Amino acid sequence: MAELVFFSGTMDSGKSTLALQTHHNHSSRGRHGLLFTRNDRAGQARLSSRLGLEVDADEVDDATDFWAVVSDARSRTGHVDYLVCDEAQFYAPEQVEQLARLVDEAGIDVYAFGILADFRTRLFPGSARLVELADRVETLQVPALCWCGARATHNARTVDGRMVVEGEQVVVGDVDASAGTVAYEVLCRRHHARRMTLATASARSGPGDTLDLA
Ligand SMILES: Nc1ncnc2c1ncn2[C@@H]1O[C@H](COP(=O)(O)OP(=O)(O)O)[C@@H](O)[C@H]1O
Ligand SMILES: Cc1cn([C@H]2C[C@H](O)[C@@H](COP(=O)(O)O)O2)c(=O)[nH]c1=O
Repeated sequence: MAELVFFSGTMDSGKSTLALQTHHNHSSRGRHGLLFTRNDRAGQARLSSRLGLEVDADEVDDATDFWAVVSDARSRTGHVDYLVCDEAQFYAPEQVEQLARLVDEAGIDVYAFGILADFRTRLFPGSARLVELADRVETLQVPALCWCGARATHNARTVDGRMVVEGEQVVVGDVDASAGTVAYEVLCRRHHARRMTLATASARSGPGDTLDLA
């Protein structure tokens, strides 16, 4: 039976790599799939992994209707067996509902990949709908790590290495910080709550890991 699976993890936990591997494994066995992404760092209509692999993909935008896109693809190619949907946190809840309908009414497997929560620990609307509707939610198996060595569970947004807690929910960026730009850093919950990034922890003298209530 077809299923909707949501593969979730922090930034830099291997989601796009797994998306590309999933596509490779299915297509190399003769299954026909479509690749989607939204706001990939590599640019429009690209699906990229930090391991260096990058391929073309259909860019999702506010107007994308998955049912229509798949119907069109079916009329051109005959059949569609599965969809790989990267950066799914950026999809609208209604688009996630279209994906669930494709699973249930068209028998198409949907493999969605994305982060759960934003830099303020709030669920992205698309991810929330995926958690609500998915047959399975899978956590990435190779954990990204906080600077302290603990499993990273949260995504921090940084400017010059300092964590910020104000701003738009969507700002495309990477985990490699460069001066003056918005970047991201994955942290354990403890250090996310204390707003303690690698840069701010390194700047502290002594043990440097006490709760700063100021
Ligand atoms: N030079 C490298 N050598 C080995 N693994 C790497 C290297 N660079 C990145 N990675 C792996 O790639 C992962 C990030 O993969 P990616 O698919 O881009 O993540 P995500 O889509 O979750 O942000 C890292 O967690 C790490 O395991
Ligand atoms: C936490 C957070 C992230 N983003 C953006 C930053 C990246 O462009 C993507 C995540 O990509 P990855 O493949 O998982 O590394 O999401 C954002 O817009 N807002 C946030 O709060």
